[in-house]
Amino acid sequence: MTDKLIIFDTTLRDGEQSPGASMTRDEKVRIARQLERLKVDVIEAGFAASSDGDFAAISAIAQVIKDSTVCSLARANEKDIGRAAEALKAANSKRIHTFIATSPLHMEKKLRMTPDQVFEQAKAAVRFARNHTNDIEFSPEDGYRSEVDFLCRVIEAVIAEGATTINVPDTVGYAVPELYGNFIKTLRERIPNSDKAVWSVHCHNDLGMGVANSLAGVKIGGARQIECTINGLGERAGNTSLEEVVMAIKTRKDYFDLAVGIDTTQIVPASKMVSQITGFVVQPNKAVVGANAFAHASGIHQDGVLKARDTYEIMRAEDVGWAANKIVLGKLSGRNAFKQRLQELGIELETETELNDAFSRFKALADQKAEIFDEDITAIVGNNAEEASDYYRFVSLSQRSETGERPFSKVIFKSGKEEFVSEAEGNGPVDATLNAIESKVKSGAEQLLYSVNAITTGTESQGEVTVRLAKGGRIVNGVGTDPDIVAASAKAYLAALNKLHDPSQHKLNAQMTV
Ligand SMILES: CC(=O)SCCNC(=O)CCNC(=O)[C@H](O)C(C)(C)COP(=O)(O)OP(=O)(O)OC[C@H]1O[C@@H](n2cnc3c(N)ncnc32)[C@H](O)[C@@H]1OP(=O)(O)O
Ligand SMILES: CC(C)C(=O)C(=O)O
Repeated sequence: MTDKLIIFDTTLRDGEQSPGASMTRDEKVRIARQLERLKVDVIEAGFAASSDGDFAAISAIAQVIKDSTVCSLARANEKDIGRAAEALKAANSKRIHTFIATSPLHMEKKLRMTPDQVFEQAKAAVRFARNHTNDIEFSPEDGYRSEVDFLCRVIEAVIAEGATTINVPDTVGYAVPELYGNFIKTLRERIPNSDKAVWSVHCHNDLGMGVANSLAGVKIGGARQIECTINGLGERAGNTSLEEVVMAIKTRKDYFDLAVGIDTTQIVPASKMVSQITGFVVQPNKAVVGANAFAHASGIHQDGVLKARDTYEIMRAEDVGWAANKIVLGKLSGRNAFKQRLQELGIELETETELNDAFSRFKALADQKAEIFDEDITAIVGNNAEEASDYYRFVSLSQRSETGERPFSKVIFKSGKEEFVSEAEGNGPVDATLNAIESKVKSGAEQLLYSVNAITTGTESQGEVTVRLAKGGRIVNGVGTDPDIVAASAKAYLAALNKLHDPSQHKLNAQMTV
């Protein structure tokens, strides 16, 4: 019988560890809902003990997700595990994922613990987690660089304590496929109670081999869970891409002979949502979800595809969610066509008011550009999802730039009922605009990144701007979209300021005069 491969998505935990990818609670809930539509088996929603914000996000996800198991990461101590259990209380199906490093380097230099202390703490953590759930995952962090004898001893003991999933991380992306696959195989063969747990792989991408290592862990090692993220997001160079492993398993079923429960038509919508929320643009040549993944530019390829698609395509674009537009949305479209497209894109608006607001924004955009693409709709919904609670809101801008003259910008934005008008010059129109906002807000934040991405093709496309700011040890992304990239920049800057905004500063800011 064909085995099932469990897909464990960690976009909301390891993915969020990408510098600059931090997400708000509501953004995490939106992504979790999309992961559920994608039918991932497990959603690692965060690390409950890491902050009150992450705790709140996990709790909110645990309340709304019904089909996938919801999981929280926890260090191997009672405080973290207790916090994870509390955040997961409302979940239909919950998992606690506890971890402790087992490599000589991490134990000695980072944890400053002896192997015996780590052994005892790992056992105690799993035993304690058992008070809260029977679904317990244990990860020996930096497992791949651990000594095999010690690792076998730890894993055997945690399985005896009740761990039901054993995840063997290649924490620093040091493995190569054949060696990693054989490593998992050796552990499974040597540990007497290994068949009492599901074996899992978690491979980082430092040498670009996350996907290859994960697949080797499955094929050679016999692992039956892959930990992965949408668009390969993750700490440093990222993690294993969900879209790549899933489509590899499906497309090469002849080789892997495994079943996955993923609804692959939700892959591209998930990729777009994660990219839009985090501001991490997907490279055009990225497998499966890149804009060029199914595009053919050269004559011989085009000729082949026109005669028979499988000459140059090993997957069907529709199967991974690239929509073939049947109804063209524009300024003459009505509410029903708009609603239908939202459904096709897997976007759920909870109230009639939200739908009406989104429809008004759609109509306003349609007045500015002839055709509205799916990416525009995702942006319309995403860009404004949290608008009502935003501290700063963009109103309008005017700017002047002429060759040989220093550009000037005048920006109007609101905070509560108060309206602010601010003017400044800059090196370019965008610089002038951000200077104008900053001269009023005086955030003092450091700008780490500014990027512009055309959401669709052509100069009439909407520009999507990402601004990354750092202040007081926090890094946040703001994303803004508009057919005018200067306006998109102002929106993105204000969105980032909203994320940085400290409620205790409300009074101070409200005292600003125009
Ligand atoms: C490989 C991975 O991806 S692991 C997950 C990484 N994710 C995160 O770190 C999430 C964000 N982190 C945080 O918010 C914070 O680091 C917290 C809340 C987890 C901890 O914050 P602090 O208590 O201030 O500790 P800090 O981060 O400075 O140091 C980590 C401490 O945890 C200890 N520790 C690290 N891993 C573990 C573990 N698995 N089990 C138990 N203790 C651990 C370290 O030895 C260190 O202890 P020390 O303070 O006695 O030296
Ligand atoms: C906590 C574990 C699973 C991890 O993220 C890693 O080791 O990379």
